[in-house]
Amino acid sequence: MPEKLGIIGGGVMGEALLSRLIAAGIYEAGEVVVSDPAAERRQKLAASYGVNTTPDNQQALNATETVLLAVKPQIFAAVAATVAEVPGEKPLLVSIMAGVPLASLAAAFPGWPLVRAMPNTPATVGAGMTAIALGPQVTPDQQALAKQLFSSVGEVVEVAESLMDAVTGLSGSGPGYVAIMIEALADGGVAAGLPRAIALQLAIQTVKGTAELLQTENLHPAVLKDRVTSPGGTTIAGIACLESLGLRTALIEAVRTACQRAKELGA
Ligand SMILES: NC(=O)C1=CN([C@@H]2O[C@H](COP(=O)(O)OP(=O)(O)OC[C@H]3O[C@@H](n4cnc5c(N)ncnc54)[C@H](O)[C@@H]3O)[C@@H](O)[C@H]2O)C=CC1
Ligand SMILES: O=C(O)[C@@H]1CCC=N1
Repeated sequence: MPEKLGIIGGGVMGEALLSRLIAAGIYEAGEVVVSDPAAERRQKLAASYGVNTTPDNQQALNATETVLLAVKPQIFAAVAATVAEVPGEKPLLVSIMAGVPLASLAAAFPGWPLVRAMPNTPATVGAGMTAIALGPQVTPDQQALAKQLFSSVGEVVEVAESLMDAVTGLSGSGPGYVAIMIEALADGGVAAGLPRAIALQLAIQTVKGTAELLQTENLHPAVLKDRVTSPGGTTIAGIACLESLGLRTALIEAVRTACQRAKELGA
């Protein structure tokens, strides 16, 4: 019997989504097939989640409900060239590839209902942020299904496709920026005399707690910044240092440059 969900590419993101979809009970293990040429990935996913695995992408494409395309954008054309048309009703094809536009997906999978999505790695722990853009063939039921898939790994927003590269530069790549910020904060703590393990704990919880406070109280970041800064105190001294070294500009330029890179990957 054909599986309901096919995943093409069982790497970091394929596994992150797979693990949460199984844990949330959205799919039974036996309803999922993952295709990946790497034998060790297939063995790992079969052993960890009990899903079916195959080196043959066509088998994943034959899934009846949804196909998740989770390969690198650089090999999309090669993957598309090796698969054949699926007879009968087409499943929903959801691509998480950075940069690859709906038009390119439609050229490779003509007539298929298509969703372009950009999740991020915190999906692994159910704290992801995903933006989705819908292709023209997507039915309301498939729109709801796409939202349900990504709701199982965190928050979901729907955006116009023209915004997907910007999403990629911000929330898609953002965990990399935040990880560096946390590492640097911990380095600062070590420079100031803290043991490494304590410095890292302080840095992680400070970033997590600040994000939670902003979200829970729906605070503008500037309001929270003003709350922390005592006149003539420590925080304003630290902020003055960040401003003089250009942290804001560096982050703005990081998002813009990553957005531009997404456009290049999809060209
Ligand atoms: N890592 C991240 O933070 C995010 C990645 N993405 C997107 O997700 C996609 C996958 O990224 P990762 O999971 O990080 O990469 P990855 O390298 O961890 O996973 C890719 C998987 O594809 C497999 N693969 C290679 N050739 C294949 C083929 N011909 N057919 C089927 N599978 C094949 C590889 O063996 C590997 O397991 C990329 O398009 C990326 O842009 C999207 C959001 C976040
Ligand atoms: O670095 C990348 O290209 C992928 C897309 C977003 C996060 N990682």
